[in-house]
Amino acid sequence: MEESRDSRVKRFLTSNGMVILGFIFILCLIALLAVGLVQNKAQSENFKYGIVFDAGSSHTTMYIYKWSAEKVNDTGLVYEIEACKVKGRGIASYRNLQEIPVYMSQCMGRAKDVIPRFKHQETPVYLGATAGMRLLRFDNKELVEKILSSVSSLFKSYPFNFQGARIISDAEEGSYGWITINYLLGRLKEKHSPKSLFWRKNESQSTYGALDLGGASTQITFVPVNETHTSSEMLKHFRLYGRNYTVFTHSYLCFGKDQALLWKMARNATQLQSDLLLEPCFHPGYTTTMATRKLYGSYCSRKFNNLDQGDTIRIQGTGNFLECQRSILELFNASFCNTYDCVFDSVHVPPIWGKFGAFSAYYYTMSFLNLTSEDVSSEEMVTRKMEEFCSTPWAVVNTTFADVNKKYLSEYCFSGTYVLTLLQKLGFTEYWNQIEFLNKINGYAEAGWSLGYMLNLTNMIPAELPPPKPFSRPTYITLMVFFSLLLAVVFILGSVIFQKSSHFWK
Ligand SMILES: Nc1nc2c(ncn2[C@@H]2O[C@H](COP(=O)(O)OP(=O)(O)OP(=O)(O)O)[C@@H](O)[C@H]2O)c(=O)[nH]1
Ligand SMILES: [Ca+2]
Repeated sequence: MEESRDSRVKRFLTSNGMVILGFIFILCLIALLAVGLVQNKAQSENFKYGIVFDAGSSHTTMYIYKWSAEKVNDTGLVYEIEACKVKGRGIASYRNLQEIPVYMSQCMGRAKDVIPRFKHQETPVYLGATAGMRLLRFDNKELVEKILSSVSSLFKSYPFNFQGARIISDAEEGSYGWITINYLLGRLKEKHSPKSLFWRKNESQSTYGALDLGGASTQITFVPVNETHTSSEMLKHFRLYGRNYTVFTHSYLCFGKDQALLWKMARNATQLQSDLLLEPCFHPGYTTTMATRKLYGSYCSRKFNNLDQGDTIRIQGTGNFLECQRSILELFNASFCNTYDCVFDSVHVPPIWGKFGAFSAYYYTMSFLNLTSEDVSSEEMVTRKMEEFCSTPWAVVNTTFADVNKKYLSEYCFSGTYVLTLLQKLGFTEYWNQIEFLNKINGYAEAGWSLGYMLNLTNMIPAELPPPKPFSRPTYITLMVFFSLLLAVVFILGSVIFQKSSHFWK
């Protein structure tokens, strides 16, 4: 009788214990799942795409960007998955508008192949034109409108979500370039980027300045140390990820690499007694001809039009760095300029400080000349290299770099000397080692205004930081470990009780 009461109690305790343990086990499982789900909710990848046409003065490039819709607020998660060079020169040179589809369709076809068909309709397409179209606007506003509307009609015939074709302003070009590099370098947010692990709180100005050298204009944009001396027109204000930024930005029209060369040669050609122009910025032995229509055809070089000259001039290189630099320096002299826009010294650049990312022709030129390394820490080193390079005969340069595009190759002496002089004029003489020459940043995307433009138009960079995750990382890990341990304990306890009770029942 005693024994059976005892066994009833044991049986009661065992079965209830198992029920309680089972209950705790299920609770732990639910808690684990809940913590995991809440922390990592919506992890399934839903990709989005965006297309930007960078219609520059020298050529147009189509960039396709891809990002995960759920992770959009994390820094550096937008990838450039395609960069397609549109055939021909920049859109400002289009004269036969019927031919626009011939130029554009190849890259648009590429976009149709690269982006999944079911995403076409929601994918935005933007076209932003820069200095080439700004220059054309001075001469022929009607043609500018016609080019933009022809491009727009063509883009509307594609299955994408066309958002417009327009000339972007100087300030937009500089500011979006600044946003692009700081976004890709992880400088705008404190978290989620390996590069920003060492970001110190309140280090609000540790962004990179941006230096863009295009074919027709050049931009400088950075956060000045003390903006009180800077004209308020040159300052732009942003609020990105909960931080306020005030940047100085300016674009110098005609100071792009191609226009500066044309302008300089046109100026030198005014003193000619014959049709032969001796050009110190080309290698000795280099010869070419140029139509005077082209030489004086640009808004930037027109002022020097010499009506007595014939249809073409002959150009012969002399390869003299010092002479080349001297003739470049004259461009920075206000008296050679016909409008306020291109007076270099009319704009006071605040004192240079902090790191700068230099891209486009800054990068193309300096990477060819092997001058992008951190070891090249002073302008004297660049000067020495340029002296040697410019004086190298064209025949030698041509055979040494046989596979390099001939137009680019013939101009590297000018481009290198121009980059050096421009940076000196912008105030980098003492700060050469603060410049990093950048192309594709961290493997994500090319430096340039186009990514910043898309991030802005798709509202991908919020003014405020997104709400934090429900649990901090340590809390999340502690909770997961706690519930996993509890699960293990409950499981072990349950097994022991089960074994004991089955042994007891035997
Ligand atoms: N060496 C070299 N030069 C290049 C390359 N791509 C473009 N360039 C030249 O570099 C200069 C600047 O190019 P971009 O930055 O594309 O200029 P852009 O956007 O057409 O001109 P902007 O409208 O003034 O910005 C131009 O003179 C181009 O012809 C390249 O791959 N290598
Ligand atoms: Ca450009």
